[in-house]
Amino acid sequence: MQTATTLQKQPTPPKAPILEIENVSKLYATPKGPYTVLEDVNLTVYEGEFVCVIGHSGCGKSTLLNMVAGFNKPTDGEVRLRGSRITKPGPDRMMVFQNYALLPWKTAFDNVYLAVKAAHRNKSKLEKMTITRQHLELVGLTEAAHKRPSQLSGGMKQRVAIARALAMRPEILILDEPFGALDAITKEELQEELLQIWRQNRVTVLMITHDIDEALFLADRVVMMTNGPHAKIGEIVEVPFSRPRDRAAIMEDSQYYELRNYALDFLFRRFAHAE
Ligand SMILES: Nc1ncnc2c1ncn2[C@@H]1O[C@H](COP(=O)(O)OP(=O)(O)OP(=O)(O)O)[C@@H](O)[C@H]1O
Repeated sequence: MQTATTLQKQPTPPKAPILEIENVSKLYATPKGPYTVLEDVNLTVYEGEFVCVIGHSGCGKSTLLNMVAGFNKPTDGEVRLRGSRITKPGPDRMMVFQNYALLPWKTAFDNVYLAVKAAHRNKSKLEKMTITRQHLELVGLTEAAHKRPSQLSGGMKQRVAIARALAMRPEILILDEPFGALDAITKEELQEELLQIWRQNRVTVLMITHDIDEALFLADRVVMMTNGPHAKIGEIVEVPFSRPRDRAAIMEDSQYYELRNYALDFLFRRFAHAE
């Protein structure tokens, strides 16, 4: 049984903004005319924060994170990293996808090494190999470094993808439903590892998930989006559990169920999908 102090409200995080999403709208051209996915989205993310974004399928979560990654641009408004407008992808923002996106003909080591080579051009080969090894070790894959993606489990592939992203030393790690394809046990293991990595690397994390429990376990704040078209941020829930987090302790806390029910009510009553 955990004491009340374990679960008390965490101190307010330092408020240095790293990412600003300001009055962002996004229209896609479609054969039926312009389609407004997002309208007037505003969000400030602070250095070192862990922010989860939840919302129904198709509301525009990936569209929003792709604008942070620089893969697409807002139609209106702007996204800024440390005050500079984001116009293209950069090594300061690395993205991890649900489907891993590894090169199938390369080993785990080479998948990470290629990224290290691109990000640390001025380092010697030995240094680059050391960085690669360190990041594989960070995700517990030292023994599997020589294996190709087809020889790895889903969880291991996602570990390689996370190692590869972190090896680029990004300021923001962007995760688009990274654990969506994994079984429940692997998913929980990776959630714990991700929290450890986040703490050790002091990276800011922006993550899409469909899983409210995952969001409440991982995030400092959970951003809940309304349905599209014209989706916006409906509400932001502050997650009060202290860190490091203990899953069992959180699940014994009545606040957890209050927050969970609140999020469920938002998604399945106030902004239920039409179908
Ligand atoms: N390039 C595009 N052109 C036209 N419409 C698009 C384009 N990309 C996305 N859309 C549409 O924009 C809407 C939002 O898509 P997006 O992938 O951002 O949603 P999402 O919330 O991430 O969905 P999911 O949770 O299912 O991944 C969807 O209706 C989608 O069909």
